[in-house]
Amino acid sequence: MSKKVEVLTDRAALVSQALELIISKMETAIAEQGRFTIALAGGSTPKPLYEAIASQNLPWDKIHVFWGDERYVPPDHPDSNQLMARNAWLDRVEIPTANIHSMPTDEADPAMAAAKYEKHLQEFFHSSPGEFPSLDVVLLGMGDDAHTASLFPHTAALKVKDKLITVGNKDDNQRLTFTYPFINAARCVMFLATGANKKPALAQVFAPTADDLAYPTRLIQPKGELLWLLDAAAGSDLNKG
Ligand SMILES: O=C1O[C@H](COP(=O)(O)O)[C@@H](O)[C@H](O)[C@H]1O
Repeated sequence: MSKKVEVLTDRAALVSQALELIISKMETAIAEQGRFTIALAGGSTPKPLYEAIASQNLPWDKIHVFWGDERYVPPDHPDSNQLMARNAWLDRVEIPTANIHSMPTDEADPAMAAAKYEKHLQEFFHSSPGEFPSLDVVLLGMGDDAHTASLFPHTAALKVKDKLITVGNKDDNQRLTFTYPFINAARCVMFLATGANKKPALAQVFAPTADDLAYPTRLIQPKGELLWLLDAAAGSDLNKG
């Protein structure tokens, strides 16, 4: 794993740096593989990045979009991660519908939806059960409780090591989430974190030792690149290890 931490002056600088990095990785992936695969984060932080991506002239037919986590709500629900990404990016560009790989939230049981998305991923990547395919970029945020995707502190999802997708739990609300071994199979994991409220969690995530189950972001140790983009409010004074 190679790890890099960049502290940018503000959110605008962070968005601009994330955009540049994503376009560079996209160009490399398309040159090498003819396509680029990215998993999106939910939450509030990535929205301006999605708007910035939408303003670019990119080879949309070669870009495949997945989600690292999803709230178990219909796709038009205000809490839907898919809805946010569609409004900010996907509905604004000519990306083929078949390239948008949203997480299903219409099964009676979220575990069935998780299994369905896992099967979809295996078909897309031509992988077998037990194999962990590599996305080009997994974009992640981090909550101020150090959760990432929908891997929340002290939840059963943190113990799942044999699947790509599982059911996460936030205050008894179920969600779908990438498992941490699937995230760790990515070629590049890019975290975006802004705001002073993330500082205490970041200190634990970057500490040499701490409880991984209390600070789930610590479990993200990809085989490829790990990039942290922080604004000054989140990243100043951080011991970047
Ligand atoms: O709940 C979520 O929040 C985290 C972090 O969100 P942010 O609002 O602090 O940016 C996000 O990574 C995750 O995808 C989302 O479901």
